[in-house]
Amino acid sequence: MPPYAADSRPLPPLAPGLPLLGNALSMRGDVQAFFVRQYRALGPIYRVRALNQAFVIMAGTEANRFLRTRGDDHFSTADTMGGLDDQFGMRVHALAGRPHRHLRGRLGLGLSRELLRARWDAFAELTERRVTGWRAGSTVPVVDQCQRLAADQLSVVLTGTPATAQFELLRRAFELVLDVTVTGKLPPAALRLPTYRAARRRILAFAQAAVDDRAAHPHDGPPDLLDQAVAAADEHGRPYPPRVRAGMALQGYFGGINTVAYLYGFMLYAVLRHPHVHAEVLAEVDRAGGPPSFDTLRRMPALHGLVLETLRSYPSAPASARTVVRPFDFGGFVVPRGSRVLVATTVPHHLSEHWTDPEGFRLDRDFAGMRRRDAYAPFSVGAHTCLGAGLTEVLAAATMAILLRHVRLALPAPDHRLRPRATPGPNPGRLRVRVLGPATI
Ligand code: HEM
Repeated sequence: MPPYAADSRPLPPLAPGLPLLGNALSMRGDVQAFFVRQYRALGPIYRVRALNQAFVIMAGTEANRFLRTRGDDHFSTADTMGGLDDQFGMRVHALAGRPHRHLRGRLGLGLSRELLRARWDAFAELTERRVTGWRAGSTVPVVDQCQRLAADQLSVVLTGTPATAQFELLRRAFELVLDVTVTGKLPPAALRLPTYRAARRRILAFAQAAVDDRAAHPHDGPPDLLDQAVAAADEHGRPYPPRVRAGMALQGYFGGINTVAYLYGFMLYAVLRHPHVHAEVLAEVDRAGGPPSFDTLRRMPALHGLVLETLRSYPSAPASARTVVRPFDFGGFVVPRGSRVLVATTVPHHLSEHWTDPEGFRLDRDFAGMRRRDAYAPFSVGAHTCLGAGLTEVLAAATMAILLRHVRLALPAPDHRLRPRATPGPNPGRLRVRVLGPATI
């Protein structure tokens, strides 16, 4: 007999899993493939277990539409994302309603893609220096190198200076906090470890010092993330507390070390795994006839397609985590108040009812149209949609253009198969690429 909700209607079907572990192993590996498989087997709503955690998974275009149009009425992010606020003052993720819209507006001003235009030279110099530092004959650990690159790039673009010295500290603490508070893969006790607590204190002090320093030394350039943090006042005109300003300043590192770095890693894999894609993108970069600029990027559809198709094929943030605050019916089942829900927003990316040849890698798809139909959602949908999406898309195209102009890389074998890991978010795992030498374009 199926289990029942409080009002005696059956709960959504449970995904088959191992005793005790439940679906934990699948959710630590290729979690996107797992969500898609279960969607096929069980339908648009099902339950999963991972160790002592239980989640309702909602998936498909109807689930995305629900999150987009009714998410505010039925879901809260206070529990699922509140840890980011508690630990690092990253409050925007956990708020709702007017306070959320207000802080989102302030933060969004500091994450504009125009900042990349303003700091293009520093960004391009940093990226070029990093990738030309990969020595011919060596192998590059993709995730590690992409994390270092993306964290420094975002630091330069959003604050004006790199944060190389803070990298290890930031990476360790952010990975742990995500695994504890958002994905639930580690127990809350991990946040009491003395090494983590010391790291957290140093990170908050670093961010606070950056905000204070900017307040003391205004600059002439366009206002960046630090300027927004200095000036930010809440919806009543009161300055946000120092922790929230520090949290604003940290957003770029958080995105860089996780999702952006994973996107770069997956892009590298995709371009090297698909020779026709490699050739098309290289030809486009070559035709630009010199180092790319912020403006020439706009005229590079293949490069842009590479970014969007990578986000489709290998989404680095495949679900939005929520708690149900008002019960609702979905797909014929009731979802009770208090349920922890993952809206697996990127499941439609791999469904043949929406995409021709979803397992193929093609640059010329109608991404905008599919976004409108809720079938393309690499940055989620609804009130908490990614604030860094626009910046990410240009940053990723620019990074790939610079990389391909300077260095030739290869997979360990031409038919190398990726083994994605989801710790904390889906990433290319232990992938390494071989450095063949300088590029010839
Ligand atoms: C490949 C890159 C990225 C991906 C795939 C991604 C994905 C996402 C997703 C799925 C969400 C929604 C989470 C939810 O529904 O709870 C989100 C939110 C957010 N992202 Fe990103 N992100 C990326 C890069 C960035 C970057 C570079 C930044 C900042 C520099 C950033 C800042 C934010 C912020 C501030 C939010 C919270 C918005 C809110 O709660 O209103 N993201 N991101």
